[in-house]
Order: sequence, then structure tokens, then C-alpha cells
Amino acid sequence: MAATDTQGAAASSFGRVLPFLVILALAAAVPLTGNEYWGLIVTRIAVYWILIAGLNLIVGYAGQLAIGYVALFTLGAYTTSVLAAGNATPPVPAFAALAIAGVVGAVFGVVVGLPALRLRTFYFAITTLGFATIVTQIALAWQDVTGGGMGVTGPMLPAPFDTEWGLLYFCLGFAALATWITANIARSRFGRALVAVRDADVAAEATGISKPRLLVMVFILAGALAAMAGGLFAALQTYITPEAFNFELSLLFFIAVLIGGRGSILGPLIGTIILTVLPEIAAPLAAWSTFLYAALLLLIVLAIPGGIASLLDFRNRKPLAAGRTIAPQVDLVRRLGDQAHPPTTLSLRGIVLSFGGVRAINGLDLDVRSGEIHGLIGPNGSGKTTTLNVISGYYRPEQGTMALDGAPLPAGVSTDRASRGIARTFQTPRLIGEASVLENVMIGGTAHCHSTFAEALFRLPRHCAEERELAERAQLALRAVGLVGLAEVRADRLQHSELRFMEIARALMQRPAFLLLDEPAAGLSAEEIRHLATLVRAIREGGTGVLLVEHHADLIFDICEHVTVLNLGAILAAGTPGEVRAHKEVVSAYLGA
Ligand SMILES: Nc1ncnc2c1ncn2[C@@H]1O[C@H](COP(=O)(O)OP(=O)(O)OP(=O)(O)O)[C@@H](O)[C@H]1O
Repeated sequence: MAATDTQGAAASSFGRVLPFLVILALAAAVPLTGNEYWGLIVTRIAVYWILIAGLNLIVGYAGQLAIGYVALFTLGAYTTSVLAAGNATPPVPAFAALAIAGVVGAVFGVVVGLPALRLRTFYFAITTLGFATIVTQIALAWQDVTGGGMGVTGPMLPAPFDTEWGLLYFCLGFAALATWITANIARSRFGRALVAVRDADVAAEATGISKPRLLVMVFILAGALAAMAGGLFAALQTYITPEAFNFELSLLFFIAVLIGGRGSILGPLIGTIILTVLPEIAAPLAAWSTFLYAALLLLIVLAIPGGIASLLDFRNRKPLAAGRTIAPQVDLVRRLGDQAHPPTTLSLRGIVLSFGGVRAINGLDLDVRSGEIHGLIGPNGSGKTTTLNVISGYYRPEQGTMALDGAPLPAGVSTDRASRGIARTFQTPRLIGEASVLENVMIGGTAHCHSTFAEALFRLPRHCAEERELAERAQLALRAVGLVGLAEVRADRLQHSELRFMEIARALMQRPAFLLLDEPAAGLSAEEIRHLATLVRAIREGGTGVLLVEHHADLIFDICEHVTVLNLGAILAAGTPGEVRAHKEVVSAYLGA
């Protein structure tokens, strides 16, 4: 069985790499034709792709609208050329100039990206555009160094890369490296985190993903690649002027990712090839290239919204089996909680939180203990979800304190909850629709990984071992909740009930000391609710404390040790299920006669 799995994994990874190898082999064979014109075009594709490979992580994976990336390309082109020409300093060897451009690009990649850490994507789009204008204006105005409108000579790479074919092979090699490292990131927990930040930011925070730190790392990488691509572009052009770096080029970079499709490497690579070659084979239309890009973009958006990548996604075209059932294997839950938590208590004291004039929580005291299922019930709007949001750091209460095993739990810090052993699910499942179910679940293990971005970039052993362990644990979690048959399916193809169990699997990846479940039974069939009850009990048996918000009173009274009833943000009653069920006010305000 294990041997078959290994063979299957090897075959699937070869299948993934094959299209890239074919493209590389075709490009490398161009010199054999002796056609210098096509040699130039292939070199240009390779240069553009070095930039687009990095930009793809920002646009295609993180969903940030970086429209003006030509800025970093221009910066790299001028830095390399000016240093190599010795206009401002003694002449610097071409490779050293290229490396310096990479460092400059990395720094400015972060500077340009800073607004994306705080502002909405639209503002980021505008800043990148603004920066592109600034760089071009500086290139025009700083005549002594850049040659102004007259331009500057591009760098000449040393032998054997000083010929057309030599430069082509160098650019191809660099492009292959850019493909490899960006694919490594895309397939790592960093790539999954980028997509999570894009599609389910609140869930991403709850699993410990810090958006600013993640984006800074990607901006450094993409900025360095863009600037070095600019340096190679200058070498290819042999002479550069500010006019070469126009908005049209920026559009090409951006649209190549869009028509390629989000969350794919091969799609944007094919997009880059199409957009670079298209104006060449339709030579009379070259002056219309912006129009061509726009028309192609419209066509793709209207006809295949998922871009080229969706055409290549054969796996998700297969219909899923109808009438699927969820059959958890709850005995596996214990294996997931392999890090036993010492018994502890999660305490809330005097919590107050208002939204405008509405007091959503009004002086709430609550204790949830390990190995106990604590039900939190109450009429609509009584403050149950808000309580979960306060515990998970999503809301900062106006008054009150929280503590975990007696130590203060800082309010309003959602990204630290995963490392403190607090996991949660959501009233409406927060999924990363375009990622597989397995990847969605793997996200839950983020806080337990230690390998760095650099280790992921080059697939170093510690990173690979962590990835293997994450995938194995996620498979185990999926078996535990009864979804293992759907591991490779895109999450947005799942039924609502399956998504609820998927969220529990993701939360279990965090080895939680406390698990906050927000209406997990909503939308489930009677049989699924029975499975849910068995699963939650198994989680409790493993020592986890569960805070269960639910409207299904039967489920609450069946599985909880302790029940708290909220009304208008305050406790109406608390006690054992028997005590609460017999409470007169609870019966009249919530349970009904
Ligand atoms: N982000 C918000 N902005 C404004 N008001 C809010 C916000 N979140 C919650 N509220 C209000 O706070 C009160 C408590 O809401 P909450 O969602 O916690 O109730 P709930 O008990 O979970 O209800 P339900 O059972 O319907 O999910 C409600 O009056 C709600 O309208």
C-alpha cells in the first residue's frame, strides 16, 4: 500500500513538472533553428517570466492588485545599467550589478508593498502605479546618471553569456530557477497561507497566519526577481530609455497572471508566452497590443473565469459521487491530539462589548475546562458568536479580562490564539474554495511549523519533513472526521455539511487545548448530527475543552457537561443540562414550553 502511494505521488509530481520541462526543452531548442528573431522573443519571454513568476505570488496567490510592477522592472534595469556603465560609481561587473539590483528590488518591493499591509487592495494598486510613474520620472530627470531621455547602455554579461544565444541560455536558466523557487513557495505552507489570506482572512488569522509578515517575505522575493528581470531586460535591449518601460508593459505583466488563472504557476507561464508572442505573430497588430491584451482579458473573464489554469484542472472536472455520507472514524481523534495538554481552564470575567448602541455582551463570566463540553445557548442576537469572537481575539472587549490557566489572555490578538492552543470553527464555514480539502485542513497546522521562508524557497530538508508531516496529519484528520475520500477535491465543491466537518478537521490540526464550535450542527441531517455528537465527544475524551454554541437543544443537552444560557449578552442561567432544562426563565425565553 505504502509503495503504491509512493509510486502514485512520484507519478503525480512528474505529471506536474512535465509541462514545464516540455516548455523549457522547446525554448532551449530554439538556437538549433538558428532563427535569431525567435531567439530574441524566447529570451524576452524568459525575462518577463522571471518578473511574472514573482508577481504571480502577489496577484495570483495573495490576491493583491499590483498593477504597476513595471516600476521594479525599471528600477532593476537602471540600477544594473548605471552600475555596469560606471555612471555614478566605478564600473561594477555585470553579475554584481545584477545582484545589487536584486537587493534594491527587494527593498523597494517592500516599500511599494507597505500599503497592502494596511490598506485595501485598491489603494495598493494605485500606489504601485504611482511608484511606476515616479521611477520613470526620476530616470528622465536624473540625466547625469541615467542619461535622461537619451538613455543608457545596458550591461554586457561576461562570456559565455555575451552572445545572443548565451544570453538566451542564461535567461532560460534564471527563469527555470524562478519557476522552481516560486513553485516551492506556492506548494508550501507559505503558498497555502497566501491563498488563505486572500480567500478566508479571518480563518487564516485563527490558524496563526500573520498577513503582514507573510506579505513582506513575498514582496522581498517578488521585488528581487522583478529588478533582476529588469537588469536582464537591459542586457537584452543593449540600450534602455524610459520609454521602454511603459504602462503597456505593466499591463502585460498583470494580465498574464489574470488570464493564467489564480493559484497556478503553469497558467500564468502560458499567459506570459501568449501575451509576448501574440503581438509578434499578428505583427500588423503590434501597435494595438494594449487593445489585444484587453480583448483577450475580456474573453477569458467572460468565457473561462478561472483562466487557463481552470482548463488544465482535469481532476476537478470529474463529477463527485452523489449521495455521499460522512462517516467519522472517531478512534483516530486521539492520535491527532498527540501533544497532551495539562488540565487547564479558559476564564472570562466581566466581559463587556457594545456595537454602537447595542450591548452585545454585558458583564459575562464564563469558565470552560479541559475535557469538558460547555454548551453556550440563547436566543438569536444574545451574544454567543460575539463571545467566541472575543475569546478568539477577533474583537477587543471594552471591559473585562480573559485568562488561560490563570495567565492573562491578551484581548484583540487573533493570530496568537493558535499557538496558545485555542482553535475555532465559524457560523458560516470559512473555506479556501480554490484549494483542495487537504490543503484547507493543512492550513490548520501552520502554528506548529518552524521552517523558514528561505527553507521553503529551496525545499531544504527540515521544510520537506514538516510538509510531509503536515500532509500525513491532515489525512489523519480527514479520516477522523470522515472526509478522506474528498481530500483532493476543491473545497468549493463540497456540500455544506461536509464543509462543517472539514472545518473541524482544520481545527484539530491545531492540537487544540480549547475548541470553539459555532453552530456546527446547523444545516446537518439527523444522522450527521449523531456523527457530530460522537466526534465532539471523542475530542473531549482527548482532553480538549469544547465551547459549543448551538441552537439544537437536544444536541446540547445530550453531550454537554455544563450549559450557559445567554440573553441580551448576560447570563440567564448556568448549570448542568438537567438544571438548565428545568430553569423556568430559560424555558420561557428560549426553550419554549
Ligand atoms: N459586527 C457587528 N456590528 C454590529 N452589531 C453586531 C456585530 N456583531 C454582532 N452584533 C450585534 O450584537 C448582538 C449579538 O450578536 P451575536 O451574533 O453575538 O448573537 P448570537 O447569539 O450569536 O446570535 P445568532 O444565534 O443569531 O447567531 C446582536 O444584536 C448583533 O446584531
